[in-house]
Amino acid sequence: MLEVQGLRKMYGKNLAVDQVSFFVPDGSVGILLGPNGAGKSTIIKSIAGLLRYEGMIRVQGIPSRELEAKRIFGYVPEIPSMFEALSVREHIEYIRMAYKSRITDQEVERLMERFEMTDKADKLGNELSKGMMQKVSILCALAVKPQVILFDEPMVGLDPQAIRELKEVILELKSQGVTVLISTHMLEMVEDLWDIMFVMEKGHVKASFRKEDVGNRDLDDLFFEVTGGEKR
Ligand SMILES: Nc1ncnc2c1ncn2[C@@H]1O[C@H](COP(=O)(O)OP(=O)(O)OP(=O)(O)O)[C@@H](O)[C@H]1O
Repeated sequence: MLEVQGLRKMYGKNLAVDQVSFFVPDGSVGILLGPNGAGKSTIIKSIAGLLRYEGMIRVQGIPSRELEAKRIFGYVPEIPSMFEALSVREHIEYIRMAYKSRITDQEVERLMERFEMTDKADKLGNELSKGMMQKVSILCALAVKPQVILFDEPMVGLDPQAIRELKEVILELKSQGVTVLISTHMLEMVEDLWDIMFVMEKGHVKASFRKEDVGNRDLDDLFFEVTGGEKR
């Protein structure tokens, strides 16, 4: 489970996120949805421990700044960053060791295959395309065997095959009871994945929806109703 309470983040004098609170239960996929600049990445980075913030964030009930919490969550950033001199396989091994992960060799091989990285295993970080870096980033977050996983705009830069695999992986994580939080401004990427949606605008959560309450209503319509924009 992931719990965010009264999160507030200023960049200098700019208030980027103001009094944001939400909860994503075990085995659920939460979506932070909102236009550019709404504050989605700021929330994800705060949860991941990359920013100073006011408020309380708990991962499986543990304050997110504690090592015990960091051990059980995975994070896929919006912009992947690689160790230039480590190969794809070494990136994954590094994470396995650092997190003392329970992932097996077989599971690692299977993930590499699914994301078509087996034949790229020996390529170095600085020899990868942007999409390949994104895949390594995803593989590293999965190698943690996290109980909570954060994805910041995960589909951007991925090819259709990788998008399909990633969606399947997310559904598998969910069925294993993992808590997933995805930030995106692209509704169509998450419509078959989500359980709870938090619609953000200008640093606030303007509305939240649970899938079972929304039924067959068009997600675009809901989004534009909340944000006051017009559907094109
Ligand atoms: N490092 C920073 N320094 C100063 N202001 C920042 C910084 N990062 C983000 N901001 C500001 O904080 C606000 C929220 O930005 P954030 O990146 O969280 O939005 P977002 O919803 O993730 O947007 P996008 O969809 O474009 O990634 C914006 O007004 C942005 O200009």
